[in-house]
Amino acid sequence: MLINLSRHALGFTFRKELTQAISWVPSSSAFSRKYHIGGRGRSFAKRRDSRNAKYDDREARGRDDGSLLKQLRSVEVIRPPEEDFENVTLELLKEEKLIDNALHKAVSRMNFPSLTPVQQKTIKPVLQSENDVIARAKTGTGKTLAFLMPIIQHLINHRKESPYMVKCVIISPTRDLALQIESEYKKIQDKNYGLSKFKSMALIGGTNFDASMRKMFTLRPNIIVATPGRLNDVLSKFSHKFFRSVDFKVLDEADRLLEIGFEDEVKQISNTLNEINNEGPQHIRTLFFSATLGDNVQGLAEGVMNREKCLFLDTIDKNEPEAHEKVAQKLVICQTFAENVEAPINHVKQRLSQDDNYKAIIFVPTVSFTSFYCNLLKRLFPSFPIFEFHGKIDQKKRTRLVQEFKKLRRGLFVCTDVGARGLDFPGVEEVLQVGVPSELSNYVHRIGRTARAGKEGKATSFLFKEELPFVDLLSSARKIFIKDQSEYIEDPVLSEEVTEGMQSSEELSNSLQSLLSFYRANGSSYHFNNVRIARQIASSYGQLLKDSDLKIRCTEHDANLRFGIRGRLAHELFDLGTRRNYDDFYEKTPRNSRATHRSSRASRSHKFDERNFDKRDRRRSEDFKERFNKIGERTNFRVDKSL
Ligand SMILES: Nc1ncnc2c1ncn2[C@@H]1O[C@H](COP(=O)(O)OP(=O)(O)OP(=O)(O)O)[C@@H](O)[C@H]1O
Repeated sequence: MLINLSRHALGFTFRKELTQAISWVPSSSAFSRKYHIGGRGRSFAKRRDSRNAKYDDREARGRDDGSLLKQLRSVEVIRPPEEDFENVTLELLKEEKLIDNALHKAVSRMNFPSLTPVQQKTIKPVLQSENDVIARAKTGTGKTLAFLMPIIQHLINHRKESPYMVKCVIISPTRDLALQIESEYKKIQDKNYGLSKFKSMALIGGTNFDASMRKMFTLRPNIIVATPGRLNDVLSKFSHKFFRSVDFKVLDEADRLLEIGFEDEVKQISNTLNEINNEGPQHIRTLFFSATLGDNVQGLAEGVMNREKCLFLDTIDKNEPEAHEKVAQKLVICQTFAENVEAPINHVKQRLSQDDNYKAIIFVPTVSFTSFYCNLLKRLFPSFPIFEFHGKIDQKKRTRLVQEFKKLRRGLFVCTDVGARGLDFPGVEEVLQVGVPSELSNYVHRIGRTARAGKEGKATSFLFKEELPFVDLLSSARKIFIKDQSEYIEDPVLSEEVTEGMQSSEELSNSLQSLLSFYRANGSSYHFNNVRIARQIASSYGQLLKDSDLKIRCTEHDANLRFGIRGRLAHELFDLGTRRNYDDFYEKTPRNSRATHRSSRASRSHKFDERNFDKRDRRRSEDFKERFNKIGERTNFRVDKSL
């Protein structure tokens, strides 16, 4: 107490001396609590460590943006030998007093026949050791429960300490997965009233920030499940209010979160949580979970780990592929990209002719292609439930679509790689893939949407011949060998149906242009020949519309910069318009699409936000809106409702 008073009353110099004078104080929290050193359960010695560490951190960042830190802090990764693992059951965990009665009851009521290998391997070490943990297990094997159980037990063990603060942060790469993890937690919580006091909340992009924060203030959750961007936003404003007592952070789909694109945000989250932690900067334990964790994960993870030791708990043998063995994989090779569009439709048609109780997911490369393909499928199979799912759909609708498809027994879910990781749709019989995924590891995650929780499943990939280097890469880099391969035999009747099913050539053209950009960005990582791929996709426009003279219309600028195609080849593949004749170019397009194009241009240029207007301007803005709508009616524009 004396020390505390002195610290507040005296100046910096003395504080420094005081710190040195009591440097012999052991930093164990038991000691600190007994002798009242430090406030709110935080030992003074730890605070000193924290200050020093912060200084080191800032210095290191100033010099080398964190990479020096990486070199200084090397983590020892321990792979416990196989014989160390025993058969772990819920009963055993309870008998050994590792889990509480409340948690035991809740999980038993979920009626799982036993714990899965990843649950058996990870729950005990997370509860018993103080190290960070990296866990690798195949898709659909219950990794979510494997990290939720020890976290819930931790909340039970520490229920009296900071009961209104966040104690665990779970980070997910996609919003839908974050919502699913939170709902998995609630399912466990609902099984036992004793767990209801540990509140949880999802913080994800695409939702109202202020509403989320109001909920945070009333709910005071102990568990946060979040996407990196939104979590950083919340931390930048309210870190001290809620996040000073975090004990655990979990990175689900860790390999994705540590890749370029997320890496910086995750590091920022980690640094902020460390800096403000009541117990010091090294306090937070980190758990990494994924089905695809290469040897490089250790290097990547070091930047966000705090502990010196890390347990690598692996349920996949070193020589075994990461893809789930219960997924029967097939490859259908098409001669052209146009065939590649038709082949999966043929496959669905044949499957539905046997029995229409069919639930499948179709992965496609881009957002625009998802819309095109989904519309085409809807026209060809009008009475079958077909869902379009990608990142450009607003979050409310996305959440509704996921919930609906989870409940359905039959239907097609057409999506981009935003649905590749983590989503758990019960009863998916088959995964179809049109083209390659955005990254190699996503192949494993895509096919992992079937054969979940011990069930069997099928996965069929449809590739055109220029994409075959992808298959070689799968076998050399991931040890995945697709033995069942066949060639697609074109069905002229279906081909006609597909052409008739297309609503507009503009929709097809836009989706093919998005594919040209996609392959340009990703093709080299799969060793594709970009020119051949571009030629295939561009020529599929005429092939699908059954007029080989037709070419995709685009500006020379787009051909050069978006698709990387120049000169003679650009003239050969596209119907080129230059910037100068851009308006003229649009004059040629059909009336409806011209109106849509102009309306979107109009709404972009005239769009204004009412929140920027004060009361005096409001009347003028009302007049403007009225006039604008009148123009819209006259010229058949689609007027933006937000005006
Ligand atoms: N012990 C268990 N026995 C049977 N099923 C289980 C068990 N634990 C979890 N499950 C179920 O298995 C399914 C898949 O679980 P989960 O989504 O956690 O898998 P995952 O390993 O995280 O998959 P992914 O790698 O795709 O993210 C869920 O429906 C879950 O309820």
